[in-house]
Amino acid sequence: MILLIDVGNTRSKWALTDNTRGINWLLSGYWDIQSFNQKLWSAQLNELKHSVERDHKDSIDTVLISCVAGEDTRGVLNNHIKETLGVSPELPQADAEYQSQRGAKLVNSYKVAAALGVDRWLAMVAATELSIPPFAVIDAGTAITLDVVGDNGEHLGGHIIPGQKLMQSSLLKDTGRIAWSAQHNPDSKSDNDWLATNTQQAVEFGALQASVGYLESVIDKLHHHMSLNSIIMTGGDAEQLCGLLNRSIKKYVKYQKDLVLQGLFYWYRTNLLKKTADKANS
Ligand SMILES: Nc1ncnc2c1ncn2[C@@H]1O[C@H](COP(=O)(O)OP(=O)(O)O)[C@@H](O)[C@H]1O
Ligand SMILES: CC(C)(COP(=O)(O)O)[C@@H](O)C(=O)NCCC(=O)O
Ligand SMILES: [K+]
Repeated sequence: MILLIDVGNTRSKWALTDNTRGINWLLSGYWDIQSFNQKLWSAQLNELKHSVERDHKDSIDTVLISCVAGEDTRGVLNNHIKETLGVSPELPQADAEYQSQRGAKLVNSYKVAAALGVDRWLAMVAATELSIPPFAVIDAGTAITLDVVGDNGEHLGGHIIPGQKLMQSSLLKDTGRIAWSAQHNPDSKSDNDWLATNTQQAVEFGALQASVGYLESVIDKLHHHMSLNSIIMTGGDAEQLCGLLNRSIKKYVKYQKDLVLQGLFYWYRTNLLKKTADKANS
């Protein structure tokens, strides 16, 4: 059984599959990363281990992790999975190049390939398997990232902007009065859902509007520059943001629930096939 985990800066999304033929999750879910501690992870991993043994008469023998949390978390995670499941996890980084099963190429534009967030890379890997370039990938999580891939699979580049929570927390942290006002006027609700008459919602609605404005303008700009085949959106805030886009922009955007986990699956399958072919040729 293969366990795939996507450790973001807010949550860890996971999925279990028993084969490499195609995307077919047997179980999937998420854990809160803010409460990252050995005990909690032990409990969750043990629960997963037992349900695989009990319900599927199988065991977890392969663990793959996409991790953009800090180096310490990578190390702790590595040791912890080894202890709990008895498996050494694989934690890929962004590669210089990827080739899809159809032979389509994806080429990293960063001089130092591994400096590109592995979640961004894996989301593009999945998009390379699922669609034909040129395409764009938007991941609305802790940060909102945009990545654009040209005709020949070349990564043309992208953006990183703060996501909903980060926009709001930076205002609370770096101003003198916002936190105070938010605390001292807590129960008043605004009459509508986009213009606020209290601090808390002024910050919340502002962050949403900023993200929607960014997405509409960047998608519009992309369409002026190139004729994209698809724009794929993923991440914890993607559905909400998609729903707020104006209709002429929304029609271009496809939502995919767990693009990074899908990318991790394709990355693993491609590397497994390569290893098997190399072995056969040696
Ligand atoms: N059950 C949930 N727990 C936490 N965040 C959630 C949940 N459902 C939706 N979200 C939204 O998803 C965002 C995190 O998205 P996600 O893609 O998981 O981020 P990351 O990959 O950076 O950890 C949060 O900022 C929050 O607004
Ligand atoms: C941009 C990110 C913080 C996004 O992380 P997330 O929102 O998924 O938690 C992550 O992809 C990252 O740390 N990237 C490294 C820098 C880069 O991609 O240029
Ligand atoms: K993201």
